[in-house]
Amino acid sequence: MTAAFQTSIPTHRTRGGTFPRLCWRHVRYRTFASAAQASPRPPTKKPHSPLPNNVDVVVVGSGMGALTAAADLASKGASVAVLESYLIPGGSSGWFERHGCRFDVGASMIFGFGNRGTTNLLTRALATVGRSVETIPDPVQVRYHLPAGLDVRVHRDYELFLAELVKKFPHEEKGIRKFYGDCWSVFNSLNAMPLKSLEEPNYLLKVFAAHPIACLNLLRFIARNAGDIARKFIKDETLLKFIDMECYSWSVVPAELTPMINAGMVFSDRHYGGINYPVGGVGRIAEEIVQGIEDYSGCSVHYGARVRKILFDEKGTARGVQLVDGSNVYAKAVISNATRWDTFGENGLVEEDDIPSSERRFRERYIKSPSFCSVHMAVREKDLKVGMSEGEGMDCHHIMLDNWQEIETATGGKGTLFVSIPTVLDKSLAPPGIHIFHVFTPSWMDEWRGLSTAEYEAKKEAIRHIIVERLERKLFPGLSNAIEFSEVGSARTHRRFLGRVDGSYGPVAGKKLAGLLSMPFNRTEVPGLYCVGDSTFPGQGLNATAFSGFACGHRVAADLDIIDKLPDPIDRFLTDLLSKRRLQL
Ligand SMILES: NC(=O)c1ccc[n+]([C@@H]2O[C@H](COP(=O)([O-])OP(=O)(O)OC[C@H]3O[C@@H](n4cnc5c(N)ncnc54)[C@H](O)[C@@H]3O)[C@@H](O)[C@H]2O)c1
Ligand SMILES: CC(C)=CCC/C(C)=C/C=C/C(C)=C/C=C/C(C)=C/C=C/C=C(C)/C=C/C=C(C)/C=C/C=C(\C)CCC=C(C)C
Repeated sequence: MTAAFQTSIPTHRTRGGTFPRLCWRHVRYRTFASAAQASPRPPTKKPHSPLPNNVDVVVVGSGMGALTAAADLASKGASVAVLESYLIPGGSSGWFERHGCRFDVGASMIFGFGNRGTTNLLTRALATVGRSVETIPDPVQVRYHLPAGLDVRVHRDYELFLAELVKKFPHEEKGIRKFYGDCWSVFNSLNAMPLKSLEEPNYLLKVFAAHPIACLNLLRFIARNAGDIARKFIKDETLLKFIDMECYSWSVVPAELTPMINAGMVFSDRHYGGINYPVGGVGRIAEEIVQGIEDYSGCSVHYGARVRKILFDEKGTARGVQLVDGSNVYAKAVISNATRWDTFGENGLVEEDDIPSSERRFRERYIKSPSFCSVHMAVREKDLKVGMSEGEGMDCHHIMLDNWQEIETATGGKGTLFVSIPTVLDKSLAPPGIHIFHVFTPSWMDEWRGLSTAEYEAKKEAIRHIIVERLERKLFPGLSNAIEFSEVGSARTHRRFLGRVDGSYGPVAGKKLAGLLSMPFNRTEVPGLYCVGDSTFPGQGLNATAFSGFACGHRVAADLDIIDKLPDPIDRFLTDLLSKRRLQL
């Protein structure tokens, strides 16, 4: 690419596609780096390794759940092929680059990346294949800017956070300490034990024998939701709304629908392992895991490899997959990282007639969460009228809400705004003097259906305008004149580039459920077919999907006799009993 090209008007035909599609009207044409950096490239050492015909395990997709399962199985000696339809790994933890700025596709708030305990599952996923990524500790997980001037920083230091919250609600000090104390109780129990498959009786017996108190404590919380615990200790309605927002900010449902086990993980890990940003961007995690997987012989990761359907043998056992180009990869087990709806359902990987009844039950309980409308911006620091460095009190993550009523219902950029500015921590992501802003707000696919191209672009522009105006008024004076370029992604963008039904962030409880009890594990009712990722226990989040990956790898390895398990009839009897019990719950 020549320098002359860089200064000309870019076209939509960037190499390898774009994520999200540029909203060209907002691009001011100043490029910082070579155009060759502009599109994702497959990062693997073996970009052209041929598609294998036969492996032990084939994995559909390369989100964090899939990569962790593949890494776990590769490290245990299985041959694994990971098939990703996009050009790079990571799914919603992927990245894209524009004019020298490296943007994270999803949020930049990374849990599970500490260096102690057992709950640091991202660190562990990397270590499983002999890899690591340097991280930068974030001193503040998030700063809330809420109605009536409620402004709270969640400091990495737990006591500092409590002090700040208690200062706002002195009459609730006891309740605050009790609620977050119960979260610690969950976390400490999890953090004491190795985290593997809850569908593998041998592991369950061993973990119970080694950690009986911790297991009983987890059983005490596993069927409960955070809202019930909060209401037990706290009466102040504004504080309860704050706790709703604490949950909503990662689970996209209020506290009464948020499983307590997950709340325990999130509200404690942020102070224990802390929130840590990977140097070079969130995409580095997936890139490193891929390199680690490919170091094992017989293991490979393939891009542009979209799976059309799952192949079955005459007994109805999943035995491989067929890609859209008609090629087949046969395997002893198939793992799907596509969402539940994309795995089983209309146009899913399993045909309608083969969908098991448990999947229909799942849909009665869980619904698709909204997607997000995302604005990615490169912002000139010199034109902002606010200090942007950590030393000047700027935080990497902000959540903004103007009116409590708009927590769930608002559309068009008027509801909750999530803001990530990873360059506050890692300046290497952008050219000198430029900050990367990723601002997103919940958005439903229905708002984006049936629009002409002009209407679609106009809607994106209108939302961008509202979002920039809100941010400028409350947090970043000077913002509208400081934007070097910006892009807007909608629910349609998320659907297209992440392959997620309606661009959904994942399944959420459609009604009040008993905590995590009815969330499906990795086995499905289809023999040989497993699911991994945020459609499985314990749900959304990179650390949560890394857990599902380890659990899936463990159960598949037991089924393929790669690791020890109880003798076959006993294992099968206990495993079936466990899943039948849970399905009735
Ligand atoms: N904490 C944070 O800030 C943060 C940041 C990013 C992501 N996240 C969360 O991480 C979680 C990761 O989710 P996940 O593991 O379920 O994966 P995912 O949805 O991120 O990735 C799934 C992958 O599967 C691929 N795929 C889907 N169908 C396919 C097909 N038929 N053939 C080939 N490939 C196919 C997609 O292209 C995608 O790369 C999400 O819950 C997300 O919200 C959190
Ligand atoms: C044996 C017997 C008897 C018993 C048994 C019992 C037991 C053992 C149990 C167990 C259990 C378990 C293991 C569990 C586990 C769990 C887990 C791991 C969980 C996890 C979780 C996590 C999570 C949820 C996370 C999440 C996160 C997220 C989602 C995030 C997100 C973020 C965002 C979105 C951001 C935004 C913001 C801004 C930007 C501002």
